[in-house]
Amino acid sequence: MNMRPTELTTASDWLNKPVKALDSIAMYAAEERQKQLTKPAGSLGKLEKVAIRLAGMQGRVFPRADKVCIAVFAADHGIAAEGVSAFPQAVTAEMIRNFARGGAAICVAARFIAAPLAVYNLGTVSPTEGLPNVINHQIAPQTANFLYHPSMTPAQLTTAMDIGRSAVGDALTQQADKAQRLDLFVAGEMGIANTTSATAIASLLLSIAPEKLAGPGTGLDASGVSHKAMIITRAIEFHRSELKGFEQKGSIGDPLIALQYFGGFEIAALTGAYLACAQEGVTAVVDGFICTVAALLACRINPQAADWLILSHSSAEPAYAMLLDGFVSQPLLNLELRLGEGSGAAIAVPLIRLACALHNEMATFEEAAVSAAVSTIEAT
Ligand SMILES: O=C(O)c1ccc[n+]([C@@H]2O[C@H](COP(=O)([O-])O)[C@@H](O)[C@H]2O)c1
Ligand SMILES: Cc1cc2nc[nH]c2cc1C
Repeated sequence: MNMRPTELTTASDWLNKPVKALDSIAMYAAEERQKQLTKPAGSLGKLEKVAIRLAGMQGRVFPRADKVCIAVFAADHGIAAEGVSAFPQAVTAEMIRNFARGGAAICVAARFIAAPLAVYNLGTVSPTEGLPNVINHQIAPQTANFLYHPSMTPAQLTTAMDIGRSAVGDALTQQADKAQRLDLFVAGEMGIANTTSATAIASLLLSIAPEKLAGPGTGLDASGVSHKAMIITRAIEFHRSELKGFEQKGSIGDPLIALQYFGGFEIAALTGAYLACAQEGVTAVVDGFICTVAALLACRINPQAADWLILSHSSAEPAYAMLLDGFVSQPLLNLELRLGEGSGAAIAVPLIRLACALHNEMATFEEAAVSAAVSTIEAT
């Protein structure tokens, strides 16, 4: 028997903790500084906006993006049994071993930006004990197949979200130099079939039919994508009586129910991590499609969480663009990435650092003795 979400939220009281408010004075001062830098106003586009937002998050006019921690959440999915991925389920654990050996894209990106990488295995069919930098939790070998069962029990959902939260705590406490604040938390995921899970959740949150959202993930062909959409449609129909409030646009359904019925352990951990970041006042850099669905869940649980999220890049997964309403800012990059692992978020870090450097180090019109724009030119 499934417990209702109200019992679940009671179990994880921290979900209801308020999100830290942005420092509006620092943000205003950063906005004023941008206007004084030697360039036409707005000409550095999203780089200006990200520096101003970071100023608000960090409570200082001169923000930084030096200290970065990366956490990758990995888990297996029961829905993989329905043939919804181009790759076999064994790849999840195999890639965790690759993360531990330093051979995955996220490992290279982590070294490139000098950020520590922690991998959290929340449950894989093949265990991954004794690997360096891999923290094993093994909630279950995999989620239940959501075509026939809710993916998780309420207790498993609570555990997975708590692990995401504690990963943020780990990142805050593990810093070698405690005096230096954590500037950015990069979260990633690994889980064969997790685009099916994320698409099902997106379908509920956005009230958009699965056939309009399903995409290739790791590389399905057109018939594979149709099969994936059909599986999601059947699963939503199967659980329909438990999915109150998701029937139409502007849905008021409980995001925790969507997560419990269709989520993966790693998606729940990501959702918990984004909420914890917002509560602790840590900027989270959001990766691709799966991470952005988790970020959307976090924002449905607490809309103020959006203040603490930087969307790093537009995933090539076709449904990505449909997730974007409701976020404070739009993705920084479009590199046609669809890898996951937190790779796109880590790739965006040097750009965020550059946005801070431009904001902090450019000369003002006054300092450089450059004439500022005349405020208005009267029409003749
Ligand atoms: O982040 C993305 O935008 C993204 C888009 C497509 C696939 N992925 C990755 O690919 C895996 C899921 O793909 P699939 O086809 O098995 O559902 C999972 O490990 C994700 O990290 C990630
Ligand atoms: C090889 C491989 C690497 C990945 N990294 C994230 N998702 C992935 C999926 C596959 C298949």
